[in-house]
Amino acid sequence: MTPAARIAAAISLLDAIAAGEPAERALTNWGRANRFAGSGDRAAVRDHVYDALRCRGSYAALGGGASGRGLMLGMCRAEAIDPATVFTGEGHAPAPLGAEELAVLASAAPAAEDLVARDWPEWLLEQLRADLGADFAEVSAAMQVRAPVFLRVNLTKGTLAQALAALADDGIAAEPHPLARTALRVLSGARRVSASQAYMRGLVELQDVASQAVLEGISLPQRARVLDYCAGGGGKALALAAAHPGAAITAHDVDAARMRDIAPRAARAGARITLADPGKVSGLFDLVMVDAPCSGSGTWRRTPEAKWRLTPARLAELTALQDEILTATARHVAPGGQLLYMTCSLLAVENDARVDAFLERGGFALLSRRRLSPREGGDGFFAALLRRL
Ligand SMILES: C[S@@+](CC[C@H](N)C(=O)[O-])C[C@H]1O[C@@H](n2cnc3c(N)ncnc32)[C@H](O)[C@@H]1O
Repeated sequence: MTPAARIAAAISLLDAIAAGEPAERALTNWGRANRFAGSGDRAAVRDHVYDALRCRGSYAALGGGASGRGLMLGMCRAEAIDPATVFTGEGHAPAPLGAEELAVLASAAPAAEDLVARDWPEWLLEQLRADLGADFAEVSAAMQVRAPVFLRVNLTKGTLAQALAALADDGIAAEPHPLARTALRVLSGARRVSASQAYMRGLVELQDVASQAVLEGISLPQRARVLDYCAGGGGKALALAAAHPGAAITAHDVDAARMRDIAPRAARAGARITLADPGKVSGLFDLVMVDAPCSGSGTWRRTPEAKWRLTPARLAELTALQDEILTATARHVAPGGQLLYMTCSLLAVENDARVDAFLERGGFALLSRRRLSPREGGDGFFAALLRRL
């Protein structure tokens, strides 16, 4: 496919997504219907679609509207690609530009700070400005670009150097990242990771560097009892198991189906994680981890559709659920034990505000809080470590 044909494909996909089709499903259906497209074409089309979802507001402002054509025109403008070389109508290229589109191109582009702000949901903008303070502009700009892929090296299976060599054997280049001592940032070959030997042997796992940084700061007694109360696919539990091989880790989730990957992942990693049925946790733990359901605003580079789906009502539901989960888990923390509350959100209402409200209810003291944003390289992430009195 020519670069222009890839853009034409992205235009039709973006229109299907705007009409309500989830992005992943639209891409899968497009791949099935266009079997001639090679892996490079698929990757390029996917990147156009995800870039446009991430930068929907700014591309629409630059391209004169949020239709597929408007967004791709906006992308051309943002990336200084001459639209006349793309919108030619030749072969499989998009149709030539109409008079209205040419007028949009001739008009002055909005100021850079205005463009960056348009890529947040409008109703959240003031909240984000207040929460991010002096970091607002830098974080907003970082959230417009594709997120890097990070791996966590499982130090029970090998060193960083061994992981780098094994990845290189499979054509994957990576480098250590200063935020966490287990972290590798993938430089090329990211799409090959899940089929690589290093991954299949459990030497590396996919995990954002911010989560790794938070978890490596946890200290535990020998043979500590640990509960991962919102375990999902087990990313946090597995990281903890690798750092504390003597710990007895129980994973729990309100939705047991979300934990189905834990057993195969733990088998690959050589870790032992016990699964608890939903609502069937008993006993006391030295550490309870609450990786709470949240807006995911810190990960919107990866999941840009979620950013446009979030509503004030859903955010209010989430904060109520976060309070509920904190209350439910507090009784599982042994006296003197730790409670680690985490979200992948940039919003203070899901982070500091929840922790402050919980502390006010008594029985716990704050040990530390950490706020990470893409400025440090990884996803937006929040963690507060509390101690039961
Ligand atoms: C942020 S995700 C967890 C991600 C996971 N810890 C990881 O590292 O891969 C939040 C999880 O909380 C679970 N959850 C939602 N409500 C819950 C509740 N009331 N009790 C326990 N888990 C809940 C969701 O099913 C979801 O899997």
